[in-house]
Amino acid sequence: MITAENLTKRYGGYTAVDDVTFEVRPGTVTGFLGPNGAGKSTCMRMMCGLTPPTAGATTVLGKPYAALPNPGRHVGVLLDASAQHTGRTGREVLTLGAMVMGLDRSRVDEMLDLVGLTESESGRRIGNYSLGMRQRLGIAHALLGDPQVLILDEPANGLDPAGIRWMRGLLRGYADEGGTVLLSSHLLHEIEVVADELVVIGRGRIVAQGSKAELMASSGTTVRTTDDAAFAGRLQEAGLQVTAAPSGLLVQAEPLQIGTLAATHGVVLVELKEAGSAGLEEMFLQLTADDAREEVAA
Ligand SMILES: Nc1ncnc2c1ncn2[C@@H]1O[C@H](COP(=O)(O)OP(=O)(O)OP(=O)(O)O)[C@@H](O)[C@H]1O
Repeated sequence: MITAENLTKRYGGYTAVDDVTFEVRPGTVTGFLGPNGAGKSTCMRMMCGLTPPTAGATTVLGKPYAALPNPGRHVGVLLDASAQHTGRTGREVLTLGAMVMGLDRSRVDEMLDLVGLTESESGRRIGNYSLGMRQRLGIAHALLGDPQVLILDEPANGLDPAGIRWMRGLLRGYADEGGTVLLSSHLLHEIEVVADELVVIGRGRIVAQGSKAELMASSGTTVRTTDDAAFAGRLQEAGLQVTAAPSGLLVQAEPLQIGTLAATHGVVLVELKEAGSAGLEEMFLQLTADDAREEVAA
């Protein structure tokens, strides 16, 4: 279990994390989603005792991270895959980790195998690794101590599609065996397949949280008609919130209500379905619109 309670971080007059409260439960993968600069890494750094909170508290397995004895045996952390000594080989990094945590050296080979780094790759200096190889090494390091909790900041960054699929399988299996996973990303599609729960952050504040199923169910309905512009007017007259979707309209209402309105006005429906992940994406963009760099620049 990971908890954050009223977690706040200010840098001078700037509030990077603002009164954030959420829990990450065992047996689940929680996706921590937000645009660039939203405050995800700062939250995770506070969870791992690397950045002191200005206010609020955070615990891992019931204690502040710093109070955990031999924390690597309990919490696997990957915050920045490139923050490794570039002159060391992958194998050396894992061997050092195993020594510090008091683990059997055989664990190093097991982890290299698990993340798919070959004998020759593990003997190369990290300075010559691709970003994807660094991420794999970072995941191996996080899993080295067989922890119950994983805190991973954008681990899919730099992985190819096969690597992303592999990582999803790994995290799903880990959570299914009772592990607790907090996984950040700025891309919904990267985590929505594997996440059970979602916490959406924008400008340091939580803007939505809940199970993926709940959030998807509340993300509206996609409708396409032979005349979307005219039907959008009818929907708005009925007091419904309507936005343009890539294909048709996204409406904040149940399909039954929209279908009934279409029938009343003699509108021909071409498509009517729960918006699901497309709606979730739209919701994510709207909820975090104030925070997107493009908006700031505009
Ligand atoms: N040490 C620091 N001093 C001042 N400001 C900081 C510091 N660390 C982070 N910030 C600011 O806090 C905000 C949140 O940063 P953070 O790295 O947590 O965002 P993020 O959600 O992880 O973004 P990304 O997806 O781009 O990694 C940013 O505006 C950042 O510039």
